[in-house]
Amino acid sequence: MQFILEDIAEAEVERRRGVYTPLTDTVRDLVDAVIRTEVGEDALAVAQRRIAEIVADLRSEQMDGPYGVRHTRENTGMAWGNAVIGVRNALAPPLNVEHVDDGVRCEFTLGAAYEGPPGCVHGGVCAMLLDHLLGNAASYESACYTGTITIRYLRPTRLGALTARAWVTEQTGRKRIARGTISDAEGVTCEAEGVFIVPRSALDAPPVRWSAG
Ligand SMILES: CCCCCCCCCCCC(=O)SCCNC(=O)CCNC(=O)[C@H](O)C(C)(C)COP(=O)(O)OP(=O)(O)OC[C@H]1O[C@@H](n2cnc3c(N)ncnc32)[C@H](O)[C@@H]1OP(=O)(O)O
Repeated sequence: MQFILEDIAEAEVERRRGVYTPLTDTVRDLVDAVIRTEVGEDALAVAQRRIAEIVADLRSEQMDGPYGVRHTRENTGMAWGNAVIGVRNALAPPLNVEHVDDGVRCEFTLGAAYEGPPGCVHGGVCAMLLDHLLGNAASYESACYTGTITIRYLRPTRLGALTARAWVTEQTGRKRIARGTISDAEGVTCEAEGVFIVPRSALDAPPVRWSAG
């Protein structure tokens, strides 16, 4: 497991972000459209063929494995395949995480692709988002890995506009305790507490700004 140095200038990071973001947004839109479409079966068959052609075009030049977790010399994070924040990952909501005084926060919208109970966010999705956010809050000096995380679902989280926060409550050596919440307009829907650990191997790694995907 290694982070990868992507030796490019910050302006080039932004240029590439500008190239990939509209593509990923459109694929995200495609996922939502497939879930909610009511067109006839002939139109579905045509759509499937056209999408398969696009997949073949994209596959004509591919990297061997996953994108990896990259960073620039200035330590800007490029976790662009990441399941929660990845700029190139249409499965990511994505979360645009901002640093605040006591930790991290983000506002986001979850649509039909994240449904579990009727009209509500899947519990595993809430857990994934909170895992990432707590880990992000805990990764202020070096990247941390989740050791243990507990989620308490206080009431169903309805699909739609949501806010999440995470902060660190305790640090002992390589171990941090972090807490966090997801809220809708009426207040907190679920909360998490976790133990996050800086692996021995990462102790000398430089701090990386991960918020920007
Ligand atoms: C990505 C880009 C964006 C990055 C932005 C940042 C967000 C990242 C968030 C992503 C979160 C993830 O998905 S991370 C992926 C999911 N997690 C993993 O795959 C982790 C797999 N497990 C491991 O690699 C390892 O077991 C570690 C690193 C967790 C621990 O190994 P270690 O470093 O050898 O730890 P060790 O010396 O034994 O113990 C150190 C201290 O931690 C405690 N400890 C050890 N394991 C655990 C545990 N599972 N739960 C609780 N506590 C534990 C010990 O009791 C000890 O406490 P004491 O005696 O000192 O008190």
